[in-house]
Amino acid sequence: MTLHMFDRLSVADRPVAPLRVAASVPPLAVEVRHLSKRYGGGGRGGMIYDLLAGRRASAPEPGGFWALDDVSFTVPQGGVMGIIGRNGSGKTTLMRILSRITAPTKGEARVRGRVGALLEIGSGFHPELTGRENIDFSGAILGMTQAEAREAVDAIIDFAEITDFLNTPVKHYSIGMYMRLAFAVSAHIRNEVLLLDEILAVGDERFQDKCRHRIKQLCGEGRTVLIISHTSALLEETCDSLLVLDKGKVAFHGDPYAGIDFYHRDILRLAPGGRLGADGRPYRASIKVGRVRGWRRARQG
Ligand SMILES: Nc1ncnc2c1ncn2[C@@H]1O[C@H](COP(=O)(O)OP(=O)(O)OP(=O)(O)O)[C@@H](O)[C@H]1O
Repeated sequence: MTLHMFDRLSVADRPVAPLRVAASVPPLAVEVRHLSKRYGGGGRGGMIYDLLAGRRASAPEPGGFWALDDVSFTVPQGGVMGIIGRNGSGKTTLMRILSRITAPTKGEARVRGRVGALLEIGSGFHPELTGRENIDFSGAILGMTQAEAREAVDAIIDFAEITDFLNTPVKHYSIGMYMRLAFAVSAHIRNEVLLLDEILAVGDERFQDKCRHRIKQLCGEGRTVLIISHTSALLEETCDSLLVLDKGKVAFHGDPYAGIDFYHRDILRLAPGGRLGADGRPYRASIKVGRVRGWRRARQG
């Protein structure tokens, strides 16, 4: 009887298929698919109107204006995504849709969990109420238990560093003080997703550092943060992905350092190091003008 090679191997010796360990992929906290937003166009618009009219997002009716045009991206739970783009590129419109203030014209935006949005200075707080009363009010609106609220209030007061003004109505706060309190409230009550629009720009550098640190803590706790900012360094240091919007479209989505580089070079057309060209014009434009002048000289000579 011939003994087959395989029979002689003990179970322990038998070749085994490599063990496949499923990499744990965090679930998506934000999912945006083919999102478009049109303003104007005689008040008409929306998916049904466009379907009936046989129109596409890139062909708005006269007078209509696409603030967002076919935007798609995802953010995993616990991720920090920065959003940058020139003025009017659609950043705030995107945040307003994610926070359900504005409805999209087309596409969909899904956010999983409770959303905290800090989008406009002046929104959220009641101007006549004191800082302390506004903190209590925000906790009550979000349905926190008394114990949760007590713990959050102490952390908020400690973080905002406005103890001397806690009993002053917030309408008398400076913009910086207001935003300190607003950020502190948003960052200490139980939101799963936090949307921040340019708010870190108003704080002093020490407070900005504190905010950055807090954002990292939030992500460590599995909370997701989306930040609009024009400050490249803040986005590079704080975010793990970056979305560059240009004229309502996604121009880049990926690594923050590569994204900032792309934004400076291809959108703002700045020289390396983020400066304008020697003649004060954007980098590429100055190269182009120089080339045209050289070409003219060559033709004349
Ligand atoms: N309610 C509105 N009605 C009509 N147009 C609007 C409305 N809101 C925004 N827009 C227009 O949509 C475009 C995008 O605006 P949005 O505020 O989203 O830009 P942004 O990227 O946040 O700009 P910024 O950096 O200046 O804050 C702009 O041209 C703006 O004028």
